[in-house]
Amino acid sequence: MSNVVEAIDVNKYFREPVEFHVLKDINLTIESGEFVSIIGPSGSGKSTLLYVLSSLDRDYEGSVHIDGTELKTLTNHKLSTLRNKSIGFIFQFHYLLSDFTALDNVMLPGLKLGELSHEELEEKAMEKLDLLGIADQAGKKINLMSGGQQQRVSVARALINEPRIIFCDEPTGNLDSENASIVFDMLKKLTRSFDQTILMVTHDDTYSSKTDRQIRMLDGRIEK
Ligand SMILES: Nc1ncnc2c1ncn2[C@@H]1O[C@H](COP(=O)(O)OP(=O)(O)OP(=O)(O)O)[C@@H](O)[C@H]1O
Repeated sequence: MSNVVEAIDVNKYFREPVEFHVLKDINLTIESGEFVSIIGPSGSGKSTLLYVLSSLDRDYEGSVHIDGTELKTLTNHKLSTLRNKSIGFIFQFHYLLSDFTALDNVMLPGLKLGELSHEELEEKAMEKLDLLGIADQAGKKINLMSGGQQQRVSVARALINEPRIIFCDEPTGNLDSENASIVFDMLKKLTRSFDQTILMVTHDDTYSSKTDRQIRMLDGRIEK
């Protein structure tokens, strides 16, 4: 197995309103194909850690590598290529374009990467929607879909460029229990059947206990 993510001696401070040491001496590695959850009390630094590990926040001390590349060494252009190519994101509030169809939303990160023709991309997007069990909804606008369907579209969107890793912040947080378990089971299936690497912040023990490994945060540190 190879490391997909590695953090070495990461510390982070918020300067406003008063200086606050939010991440303390973080060292971790995530290996290929692992499904890892980040858990811990509210305010312990889970989302901040996810943002740092996923390249969305590069204001930290120490180093973070994705697939062997140190994030702080990248120009903004190279960083955005790395994000489009190697990283998928799934958030509690999905940030889909509500006036566009499911298919358009799934294709969008592929269009940004620009490696495939429109037809190839459409075929691939249909494949991902099919994998998520919503191929029959491809032509429907997001604002006409249920919350569970919308979150499945956002999983398909995260998969379109076949990223090395998917970062999820409370992916089931906004769903009723039935849809939450459908979305979670799909994430798990991705790691099992397709060797997808996933790092997920969650409040919910029902789900964190079913991941391969739990990283427990307490007061900005990883609990040993
Ligand atoms: N932009 C910011 N500026 C200052 N402090 C912040 C900022 N963002 C977060 N914090 C503080 O940093 C700490 C960690 O926040 P973070 O959102 O990472 O916690 P969390 O464990 O994800 O919490 P929750 O489970 O409630 O989402 C909290 O005390 C929060 O108030």
